Amino acid sequence: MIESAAKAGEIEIKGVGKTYRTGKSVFRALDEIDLTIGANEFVTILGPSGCGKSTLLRIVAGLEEASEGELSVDAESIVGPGADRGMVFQGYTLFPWLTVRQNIEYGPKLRGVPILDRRKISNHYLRITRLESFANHFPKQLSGGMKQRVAIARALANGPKVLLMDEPFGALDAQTKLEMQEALLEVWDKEKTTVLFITHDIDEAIFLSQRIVVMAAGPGRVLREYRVELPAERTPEVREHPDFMKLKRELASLLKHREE
Ligand SMILES: Nc1ncnc2c1ncn2[C@@H]1O[C@H](COP(=O)(O)OP(=O)(O)OP(=O)(O)O)[C@@H](O)[C@H]1O
Repeated sequence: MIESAAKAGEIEIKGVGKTYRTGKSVFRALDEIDLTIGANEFVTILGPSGCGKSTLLRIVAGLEEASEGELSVDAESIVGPGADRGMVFQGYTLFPWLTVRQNIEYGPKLRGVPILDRRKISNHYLRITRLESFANHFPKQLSGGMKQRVAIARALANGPKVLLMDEPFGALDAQTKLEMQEALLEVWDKEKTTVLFITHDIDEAIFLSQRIVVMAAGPGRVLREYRVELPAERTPEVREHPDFMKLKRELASLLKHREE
């Protein structure tokens, strides 16, 4: 892990609401969201399309402002984007004109990190995302899964306390998605960042998380929270575990009833 000494990453969301006003129309996207995500915790927000998952994540990222409420990371108010929070989106957001290594070093370079230290950082993240042999490739030469590995490495290269992930594997085929989920848990285990992950895939939420927050729409709000009581080491067999199946049924039923 790099820059580990300063890491913690507790996110506090208190009474957060969001109202969009366009012309004469007013839309309440989020209402009274209260959530605390512990340092190094892996929390997934699960919910139907339009319940405000992305809006909430963008507010935590500092890319959008809440209409009311308070947000902080380690008791420091969120007032805009910051290096303490790294983001990974569904769409591939790599710079196509830069190599994998240059993409990873981009943030540190902007922050004025000297070349030798930048090299150390990129070597570390190339290694933990298993991309060492692709360091000099350009994004267009990579598969979708590899591009998302680079996106994760690039976000981590800034030493964030918190990783905010908005359906990062949503565009990948089923097999690659499973591989990426395992890869992400491996990285999370090594890096000890807090992860706030968005998905509408129930299996993905259970496999990855320690806690699942289910949101409902109209207006977007927290419906229920579940602690995932599965072995800490999430091998593929975990998907066959009776507790996995039980939670999957419960979540499917909750989400289905909300849609009826
Ligand atoms: N800039 C905006 N102006 C007006 N309404 C918006 C804006 N951004 C989002 N919304 C509305 O807020 C609601 C929540 O959107 P959001 O993208 O957060 O949902 P989501 O749960 O992430 O959905 P999905 O799973 O489909 O990505 C939606 O009804 C959306 O139309």
